[in-house]
Amino acid sequence: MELAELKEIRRDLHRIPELGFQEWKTQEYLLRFIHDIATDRVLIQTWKTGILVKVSGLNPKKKIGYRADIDGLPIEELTGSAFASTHEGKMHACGHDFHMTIALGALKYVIEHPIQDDVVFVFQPAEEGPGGAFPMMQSEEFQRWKPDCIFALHVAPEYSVGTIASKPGLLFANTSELYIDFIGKGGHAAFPHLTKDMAVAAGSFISQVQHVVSRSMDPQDSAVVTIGKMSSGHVQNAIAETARLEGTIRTLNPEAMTRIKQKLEKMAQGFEISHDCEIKLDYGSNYYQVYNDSDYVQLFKAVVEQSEFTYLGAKKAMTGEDFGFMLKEIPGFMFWLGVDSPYGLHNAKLSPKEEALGVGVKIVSQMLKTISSKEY
Ligand SMILES: CC(=O)N[C@@H](CCC[C@H](N)C(=O)O)C(=O)O
Repeated sequence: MELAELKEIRRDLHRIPELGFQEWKTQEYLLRFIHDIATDRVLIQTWKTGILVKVSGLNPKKKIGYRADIDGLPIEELTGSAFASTHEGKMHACGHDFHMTIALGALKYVIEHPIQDDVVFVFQPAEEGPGGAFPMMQSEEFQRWKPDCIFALHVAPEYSVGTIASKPGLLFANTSELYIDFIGKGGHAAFPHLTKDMAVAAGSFISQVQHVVSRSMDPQDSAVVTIGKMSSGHVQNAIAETARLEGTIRTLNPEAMTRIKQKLEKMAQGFEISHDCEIKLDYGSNYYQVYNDSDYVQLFKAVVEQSEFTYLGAKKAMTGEDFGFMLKEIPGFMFWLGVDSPYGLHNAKLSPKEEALGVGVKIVSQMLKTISSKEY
């Protein structure tokens, strides 16, 4: 597919970001495109807001999976671009508009240039939350066409266009969302002794949380606890009755995740006593680490090195991806695709370079052909 067409698709999708399991317009757009290019070798199933597309191979011995996530984030876009989000407070700030466009480009390639094996394209909802990969994998629709191997990409703002990076083994962290509700007693700003001020309790909790990683974790065993959102109170001259902290926990192994949660629970018990309040902890959705199969990464590295693009060994990152659940059951890998943006993932000004769309389509198509030519 020409770059101009890829750009047009990406811009259309960029305009209509939707949150997890609400991606109805996105699904409609994808389905329209897929039906337009489908031949009699193409079968389509939907699952909630997601889509599965199977392209039959010429002499199939296996099913190769390729996954793209389709949801946006609750972030108000600040790029000022001509094709900025038309959905207030929502943005494709994690590059899923790129992920979908590249998957469509590779799908078109495979339809026009048939390969030996079947290819299953998985357009998966709700990666940013609450997590679509796990329930999608349990679905009848996914099980019917369950791939024998699977891969996916993620855009990387810090790499230049044409740079592709991955690594065998652990690529992304274990994650858990974190929601902490503080329930105290509100009142007049002038009479703090008659209240239980939850803005103060939550503020102090944020400071204490910083010590959980630095003092409870083995320094060689990294972890992150980030509070990304805090809310409390209604007006400047009233003491807040409640407060809510929203964040995320990241660890490089599942055991460390359990340890951090235990520590947070103990801290919360202490705060309940010292601030005379009630605290409710909720871990929302949890994702399993992304662990790459080394044989597939080796094969992929060779594919990139034979192309005009550059392969880099990636470092593991504290980002999370529910694609980890797919890799837990199905051998495969994930890689970073350089998109060269001065603003990073989840930034309201993220501006990936669209030339990377062509790079993505070429390398994904080439990898599909290469896996198909191999025994495993
Ligand atoms: C690649 C990426 O940015 N993924 C997200 C996944 C979010 C998981 C969940 N909502 C959480 O915050 O724990 C990330 O933030 O890493």
